[in-house]
Amino acid sequence: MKKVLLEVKNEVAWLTINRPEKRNAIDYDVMELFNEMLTIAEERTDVKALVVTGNGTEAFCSGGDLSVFHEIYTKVDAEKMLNKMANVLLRLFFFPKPTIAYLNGTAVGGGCEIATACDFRIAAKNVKLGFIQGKLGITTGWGGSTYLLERINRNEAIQLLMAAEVFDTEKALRVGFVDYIYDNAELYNWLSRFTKQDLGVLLAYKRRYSDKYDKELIHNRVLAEIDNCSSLWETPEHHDAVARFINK
Ligand SMILES: CC[C@H](C(=O)O)C(=O)SCCNC(=O)CCNC(=O)[C@H](O)C(C)(C)COP(=O)(O)OP(=O)(O)OC[C@H]1O[C@@H](n2cnc3c(N)ncnc32)[C@H](O)[C@@H]1OP(=O)(O)O
Repeated sequence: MKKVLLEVKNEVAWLTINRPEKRNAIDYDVMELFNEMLTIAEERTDVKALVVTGNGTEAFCSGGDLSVFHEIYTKVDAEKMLNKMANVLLRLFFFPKPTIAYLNGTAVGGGCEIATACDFRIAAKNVKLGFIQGKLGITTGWGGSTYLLERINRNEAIQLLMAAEVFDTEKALRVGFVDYIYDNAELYNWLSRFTKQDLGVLLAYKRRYSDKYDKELIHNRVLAEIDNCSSLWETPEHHDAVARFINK
């Protein structure tokens, strides 16, 4: 079964991370397929918006696949992995069509980073969220803190990052991390208000939306984030925390 699925329904491309047995954790295959699906969604003229979601009802995405990435020890090797997914999320952040993270379930760690790279975050009820990287002795490393500081109030953003806590949809709504709490039908109705316009209209407004950002500046901030994360990656605190999860 493919680890990432892409389906176009009602002029909306649904990119689904398809590893429910691992709470939709991200490994190298997912990174490659995610990028390939972005290309398809970008190039298809019958696609007016992109929804990123997770398969199943348990999780949107549980972040990096610890059973794979726990073998990464050095800063140099960590940078290689982090850059791979950071480049995918930078592309998602500047995607030319409206992007929506549909939080169908738990989103933690890099899962929250993927959601933050999307223009909108819409959650199902009772979803748990958390930038929990700090509990593993690292920071975000795929661009998540760079994007979070652009998406919500900076003081709310830095608290979510430093606390590394799991929080609920009510708090996410309150701090502006989640835009709406919708079920599938409500999401479809909300999306249809936009997809009834011509693609050219949506492309033009998304250019205005993205024009706010200096792409080189954002990229440099992501590179600084990767430098922070990869330096912390080498610490015993990080390796011990990951080992505790692997050996749980
Ligand atoms: C730059 C990004 C950064 C990085 O890549 O390093 C990160 O993303 S750091 C954060 C990495 N993610 C985590 O630390 C989350 C770990 N997972 C959990 O905390 C829980 O699994 C949770 C809350 C997501 C779901 O809990 P639940 O009780 O519903 O499920 P289980 O814990 O029993 O997990 C089921 C099954 O999935 C495997 N699993 C879950 N998450 C991961 C993961 N991130 N990597 C690898 N495998 C994962 C878990 O081991 C279980 O497998 P099983 O074989 O059934 O034991």
